[in-house]
Amino acid sequence: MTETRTILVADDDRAIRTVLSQALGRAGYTVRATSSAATLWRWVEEGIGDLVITDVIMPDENGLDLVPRIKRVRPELRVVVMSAQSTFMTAVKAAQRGAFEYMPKPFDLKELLAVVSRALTAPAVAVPQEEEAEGERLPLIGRSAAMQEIYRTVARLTTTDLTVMITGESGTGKELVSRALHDYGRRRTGPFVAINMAAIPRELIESELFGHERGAFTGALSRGVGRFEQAAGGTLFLDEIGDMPPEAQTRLLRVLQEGEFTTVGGRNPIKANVRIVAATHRDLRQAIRQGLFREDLFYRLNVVPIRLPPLRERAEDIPLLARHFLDRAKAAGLPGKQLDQGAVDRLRQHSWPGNARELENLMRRLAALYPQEVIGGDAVANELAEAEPVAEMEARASETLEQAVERHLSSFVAAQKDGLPVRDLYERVLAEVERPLLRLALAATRGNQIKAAAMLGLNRNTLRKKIRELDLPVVRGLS
Ligand SMILES: Nc1ncnc2c1ncn2[C@@H]1O[C@H](COP(=O)(O)OP(=O)(O)OP(=O)(O)O)[C@@H](O)[C@H]1O
Repeated sequence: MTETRTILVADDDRAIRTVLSQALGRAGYTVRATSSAATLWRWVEEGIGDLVITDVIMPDENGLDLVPRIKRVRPELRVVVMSAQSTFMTAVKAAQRGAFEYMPKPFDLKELLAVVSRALTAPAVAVPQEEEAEGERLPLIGRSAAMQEIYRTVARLTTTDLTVMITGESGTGKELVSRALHDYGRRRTGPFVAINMAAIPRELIESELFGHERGAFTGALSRGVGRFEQAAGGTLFLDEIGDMPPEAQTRLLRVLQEGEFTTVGGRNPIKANVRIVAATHRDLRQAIRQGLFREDLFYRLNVVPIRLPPLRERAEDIPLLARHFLDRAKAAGLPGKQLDQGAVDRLRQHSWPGNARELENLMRRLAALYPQEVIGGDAVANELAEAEPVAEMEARASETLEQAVERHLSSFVAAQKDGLPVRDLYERVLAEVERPLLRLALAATRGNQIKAAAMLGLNRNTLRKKIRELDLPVVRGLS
């Protein structure tokens, strides 16, 4: 007969102690339950128990403070932390102090039993005590079950260097989560470097990522340091990875396989020392099927996937987020505002195609434009109607080419995460214009390169060369 395992439960809520004792007892465990941290600590010191389940807020001590102490005296004793606070920081602290698992309340008893069984059987691994990240610099807001799950995953990932792939619609917080992984992770004293594949002309991506030697290509007047080198010791955030051109994908795959890279035009391998976090709003599996994304690269990057839910899937977070964004607007110098119930209800009904970013922009507009201190449902409805995509599309239809280019350029510049100055702006912008222009001319002439060249006022050979350089599809048989 196997010996029954003893589980120590600490929670000042009697109802929780009862429920846990019953469920664990039924599952065949011996349970000792207490309402105080002091009693739990005494049991631990006396060598009692095979597993601890503790609440955070208890009258005499914070359960989270107990975790490192328990780990010091009995490193093999696993601790499961449960909390009704359910904030991102609770999850991060639990992970960094060495808790085996963190359970936001309320939780499913079945899930708890699964965690208990895992905690009692999982092979022992030395969990290094993490130096704790201080402060609440970067709040991730939301108490929905979906966000809780994300906090748990992100918290666990702060104690590792694993590659992470974040997916989610535009504005769901992909960049914010990548920053959280860095700011609370092991590499937080190193740099956080972001590069957006969609904002850089395709032909420059490799040199942006890996750097280039002097003379590696026309215009490379001096050696350029790439983002891999800039991010050494820190985190490299590859935003919009789904937009990476094929040659750069191949090169990145090689770097991930070999752990080193060479600059464009260079020969000496340089050790890659970055944690990679990639993000995309695209469906990469579909891109793989369409032959646009390398499957082997996908598996290298998709080590730990995190899917950020759209706002409409977690409507219960909207009031909290809205208040957070109003506070942020106030901190940025806009007037402070409150939302009445009607406003909150109206916000919850909206479908939020632009997700948290759309909500943030709306809160800023309300703070800036409405004189009253308490915002009502009508004001919200008005502003939402104003921002209707239809209205936006109409505005765009009457836009002049110059206005459209200006709009595009400002978002291009805004997308440069490190801010200006960007290098080679003139060339980059022209390259951005060249591709659609040539595509348009080729489409209009149904692929006839002679006609397209005439239309563009370009020499035929120049057009051919550009088509090759820009990797534009050639429709054969029509030219
Ligand atoms: N859970 C959250 N809590 C607080 N702020 C959030 C949250 N999610 C998103 N935000 C805020 O919403 C805005 C958009 O987030 P972010 O830029 O991270 O989205 P994204 O998914 O990277 O968007 P895109 O794909 O368009 O680049 C940011 O200002 C961010 O701080």
